[in-house]
Amino acid sequence: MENIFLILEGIDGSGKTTIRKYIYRRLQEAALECLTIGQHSWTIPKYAEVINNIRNKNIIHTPEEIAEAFKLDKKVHYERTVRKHILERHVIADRFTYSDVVYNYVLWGIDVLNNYKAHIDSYNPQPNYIVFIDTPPDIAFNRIVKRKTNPKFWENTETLSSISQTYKKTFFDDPLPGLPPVIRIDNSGNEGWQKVVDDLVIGPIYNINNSQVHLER
Ligand SMILES: Nc1ncnc2c1ncn2[C@@H]1O[C@H](COP(=O)(O)OP(=O)(O)O)[C@@H](O)[C@H]1O
Ligand SMILES: Cc1cn([C@H]2C[C@H](O)[C@@H](COP(=O)(O)OP(=O)(O)O)O2)c(=O)[nH]c1=O
Repeated sequence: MENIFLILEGIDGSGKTTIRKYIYRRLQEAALECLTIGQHSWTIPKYAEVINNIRNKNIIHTPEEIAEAFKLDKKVHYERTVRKHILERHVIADRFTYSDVVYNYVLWGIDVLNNYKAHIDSYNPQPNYIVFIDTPPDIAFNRIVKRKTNPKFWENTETLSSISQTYKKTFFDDPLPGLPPVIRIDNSGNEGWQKVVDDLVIGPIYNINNSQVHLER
């Protein structure tokens, strides 16, 4: 059996953490081994410094330096963790290089396709599935402000809208080359998302595992 490396993508506040934890719980209920990755590491001082500066709105780096720091930080982090676990268990993670190319285009004007092509081949392993959580920017923003008092500087409806549009372009309208299948989850409503995740994500993973487990809710 091949384990799945699944990535959750979507704008800030779209529901990645909530849905990732739900997927983890459902896999555990079926006794399927799974690692979830929610936070990126920022353990390499050179990249951590740039990332912290940007998150603190201390923009003292060039767009190229910023893109490089986010990209390499993720690459090192994933190579360490995913490679170690993927032979033993499914890996479900928040964000991959798709976030980087989308955010670096919207925030710093770096061309999506060139940025993606420049490094995508160097990722090992590569995801088997992307789950794109589609939440309207105004709803995501309202959920963010309910959750915390200090939104990040790009967490406003206008910027989240551009990020959302860029995601849709790169996943659906003009898809990046070599993408794995992208499963879209509509997370605009407060109710009913669990059933959608069961149908579109959990069911196929159960099937791949050829298990006799039934989807019980
Ligand atoms: N379908 C939903 N209905 C209502 N609130 C939600 C829904 N999905 C997520 N939330 C809430 O919205 C906030 C942001 O969700 P989160 O999962 O942290 O998003 P992300 O990880 O994408 O930033 C959290 O407070 C979460 O509880
Ligand atoms: C701010 C910023 C984020 N990113 C990437 C890093 C993350 O993968 C993603 C969103 O950043 P962030 O919201 O900080 O991550 P999280 O939602 O996990 O807290 O965009 C860039 O590539 N460049 C940037 O300048």
